[in-house]
Amino acid sequence: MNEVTGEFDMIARLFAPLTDGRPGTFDLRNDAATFVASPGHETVITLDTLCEGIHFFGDDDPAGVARKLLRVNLSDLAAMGARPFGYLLSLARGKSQDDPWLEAFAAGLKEDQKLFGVTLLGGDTTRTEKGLVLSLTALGEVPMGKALPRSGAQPGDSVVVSGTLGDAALGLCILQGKNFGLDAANRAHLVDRYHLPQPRLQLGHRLVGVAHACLDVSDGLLGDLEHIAQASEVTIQLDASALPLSAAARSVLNADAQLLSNVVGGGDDYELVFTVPASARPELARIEGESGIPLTVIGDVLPGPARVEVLDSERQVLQFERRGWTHF
Ligand SMILES: Nc1ncnc2c1ncn2[C@@H]1O[C@H](COP(=O)(O)OP(=O)(O)OP(=O)(O)O)[C@@H](O)[C@H]1O
Ligand SMILES: Cc1ncc(C[n+]2csc(CCOP(=O)(O)O)c2C)c(N)n1
Ligand SMILES: [Mg+2]
Ligand SMILES: [Mg+2]
Ligand SMILES: [Mg+2]
Repeated sequence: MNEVTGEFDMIARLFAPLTDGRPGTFDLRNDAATFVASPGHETVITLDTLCEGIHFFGDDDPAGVARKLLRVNLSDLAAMGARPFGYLLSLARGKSQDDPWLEAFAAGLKEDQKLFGVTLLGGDTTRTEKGLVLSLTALGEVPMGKALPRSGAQPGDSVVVSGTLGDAALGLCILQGKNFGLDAANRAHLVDRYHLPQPRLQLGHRLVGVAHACLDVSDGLLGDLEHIAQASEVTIQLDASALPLSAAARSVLNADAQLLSNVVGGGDDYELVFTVPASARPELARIEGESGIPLTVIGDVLPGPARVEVLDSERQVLQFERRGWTHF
């Protein structure tokens, strides 16, 4: 590809092809885009921002940064039970992103939009005096009135989580210089989980009408579950020994049990955590079979003050230095 020669050339050559010719995007030549919602559905909309040095490293693979940006937003749509169809991109170019960087970034978006069935609808381009700042607004649809809330958890529900927890946070530790005595394959597994979240879209969609409450774990399991506990006005009790771990994470924790705080509070998991009534357990087994993603019961919803506690095998409440990520 010839060199990008400025902002509008970049939009025309790198981003306009990502609209896939979708009607209403006007090849990114208008001031805004239009779309028409499907009958019987409502539009679900979410935005997350990634900042260089805060959410990713400046020397990370640009295609990987693009894919993570899209995926963390798709994960929020998954948490609502929505099916994605498009997204808007805001790119504030930093000091160190050159034109090949931008081309690789666009290639990353292209790869993942095909994978997830979404197209670019529009966006905005600017620059910063320091690091790169990327925002993405993802749009999806859910049957009218059926979006999964944080507020529906009921006493008697089980708390369930998809996949495994703590991998990405341990992967970040590895990128920051820790070795954990792991072999290269296990280190690569954890680092990959940090770089490339797997938004649980099919699972989220299947949970519509099944889960009482749902969210995706971005900041850390305990901090995020506190949102469900508060919105639903319930106590959530987790069983530490039930938390699902990858083989790599289990090996790290076997060597240093203190690192459990990365599992319950490290964040970047992008797994779904949700509550279901006992009557939904057979349906849950079917969903697990269909999706191929492990679903693990990790605790219970109880009547009581809005709080989340983790119990050890003697039913003692464990204290953790990290419960979740906050920016300030
Ligand atoms: N600056 C803001 N302006 C308006 N609404 C906001 C702002 N920041 C967050 N929100 C809203 O607050 C709610 C919680 O946002 P939050 O970003 O914590 O959730 P999340 O995106 O699921 O988590 P994470 O950002 O860690 O992935 C969402 O409904 C979000 O739209
Ligand atoms: C370089 C680097 N340092 C630290 C972290 C950890 N981290 C940053 S923000 C966040 C929560 C989700 O973000 P938000 O709440 O803004 O959506 C987490 C777990 C990282 N990902 N990369
Ligand atoms: Mg957010
Ligand atoms: Mg979320
Ligand atoms: Mg957050």
